[in-house]
This record gives sequence, structure tokens and C-alpha cells, in this order.
Amino acid sequence: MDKKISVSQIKEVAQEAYEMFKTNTGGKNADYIPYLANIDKNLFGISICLMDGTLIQLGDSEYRFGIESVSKVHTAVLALRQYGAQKLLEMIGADATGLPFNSIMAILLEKDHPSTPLVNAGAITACSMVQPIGDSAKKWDAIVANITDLCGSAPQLIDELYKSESATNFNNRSIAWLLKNYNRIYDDPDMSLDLYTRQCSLGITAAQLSVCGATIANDGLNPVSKKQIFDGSLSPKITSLIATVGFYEHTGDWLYTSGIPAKTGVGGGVMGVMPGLFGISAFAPPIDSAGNSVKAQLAIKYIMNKLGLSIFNGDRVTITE
Ligand SMILES: NC(=O)CC[C@H](N)C(=O)O
Repeated sequence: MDKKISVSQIKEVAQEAYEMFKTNTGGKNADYIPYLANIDKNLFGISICLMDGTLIQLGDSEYRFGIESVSKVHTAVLALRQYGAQKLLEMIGADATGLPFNSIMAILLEKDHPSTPLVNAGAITACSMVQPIGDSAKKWDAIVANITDLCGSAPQLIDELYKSESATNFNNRSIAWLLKNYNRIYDDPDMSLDLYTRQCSLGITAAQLSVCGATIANDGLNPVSKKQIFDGSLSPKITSLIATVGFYEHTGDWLYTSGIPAKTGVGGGVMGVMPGLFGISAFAPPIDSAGNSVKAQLAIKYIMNKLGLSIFNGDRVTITE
């Protein structure tokens, strides 16, 4: 079906979602990373970036929060840029685990076949793949430059978060060395883990994540900077990774109810990709048991359903003035 949606309709629905959920008290800040436990739980922001670069922003959309697992998408894009789609499939894989993001069981079960760059194990492997191999400083520069490209502006390291996370990431240390045991890490395990921990500690805003989502939705062309960041053929690859495992063990429920591939982080951020139409991000610190922001989920779901949008309904949607 051909369908037209106006920019003012999108603004109106986003405003409704913001008002409706801003006082919601569901969920709890992540507390296994001490820094995150202390973030103001009332922060709430929404941002939508359209294909012409128009930004629709509400609430705390310029607040810098810990990007956490949303950064797994960015570094998967970097690995795709450096290795191509086929190599990424061979070296990591594109399968959902159906298990929590930090699952060791998933690695044991999948030891002889690949998983996905969007859970901790595959994300640490993706960091190990970043070129140039063996050079931590240059790898870090490549990770940050890629995030800057995708978001149209630079992220900033939250030093306190990096320290907090490095001091408590025992489970992830086990993951890095277990991967080494199965030859599924391609650089020094400790260095790869440190790069992963540091990228999770980058401060980012909902506005920046909506631009990144829009860049993926726009075949790699950043609609704000107007720079072509990656080859358009990689867009469906990255969106399929997000669709498959963006909400970990709750991914099916999420796609079924929201209709949009999206990736979450325990810092409270969610980044959604609506191919050809927009990138959307919402941020609120309290998360559910799978590590997904409660308010961000409610807001994005509301906006998608109220606008009647879904990647599955086959509509040809045009956004009008
Ligand atoms: N789901 C997440 O956001 C987890 C990221 C966090 N840095 C971790 O590895 O545990």
C-alpha cells in the first residue's frame, strides 16, 4: 500500500510518546556497573533523524550517556567496512543466541560455529578484528573515527565509566579467553577486551544515535554530514544483524510488537533503523531484566504503532512536509 506521513505527524506522535511515558517508573538502572547505578533515573530523551537530515528532538536528547552495547553495531559496521559481508559471516557469524548478552553458555554451545557481533562475545571478537592488528592505539582511533562518521559528530569517553567497568568486567574477561580457546579471537584477548570495554564507555547522545540509525537506514549516506560512510550493500546486512538479536533474548517479542529493528545498551539507549525512512533513538536509564530500557522501548513502540509503520507490512511510505 502507498502511504504518506507528514513531518508534523511524526513530531506530534513523538511528543505524545514523550508525555505519556516520561513519568513511567518501570525498570531499574543497571547496577552491575557501579557508574550506571548512579545516573539520574528520570532522564528521558527521544530523537528521530529523517533522510533529509531533519532532527526531531524531545527531552534529554542531548544528554551524554554510556553507549554500552549500542556500540556493538558501530564496530560491526567497522568490521564490515574492513572485511566485507562474507568475511564477517565466516569470522563471527550472524546468528541469534537466544541467550543473555553476556552468556558464556552461548559460547560453549556454539564453539564450532559462529554467533553474532551484537552480543558480548562477538563484539569482543569484532574488536579483535579491527585493523591494524596488534596496534591498540590505532585500533582505538579507527573505532572512534567510525563512530564519529556514523553519528556525524564525535563521542566522548566517560573516564569514570571506563574505570568502573574495567574494574568489574570479570565475566567479559572469561569470555575473551574462552574465545581464544576456540580460536575465535583474532588479536590479543586482553587488548580486544580493553577496546570493547572502552567503546562501551563512550558517551553518546540520543540525537547522535538517531543520526547513526538514519545513516544505516539511508544506505550508508549520513543524512547530516552528507558523507557516504559505507557501501550501500552493507546496510541490509547490518540491519539484519540488529533485527536478529538487538534485544537479546527478547528480540522476537520486540520485533513482533514494534516492527522496527533496534539495538539496546544497558546505559539506557536504544537505536532503531527504519530502512529508507528514519533513524530513531530513545534514552532512559531504567532497564528491564534483559538489559533493555523500559521507557525507550515504550516510546519507540508507541511511535511505530501510532504511525502504522513496520518493516514487515510492505507499505511504500513517503514522508511529506
Ligand atoms: N548490554 C550491554 O549494554 C552490556 C554492555 C556492558 N559493557 C557489558 O559488557 O556488560
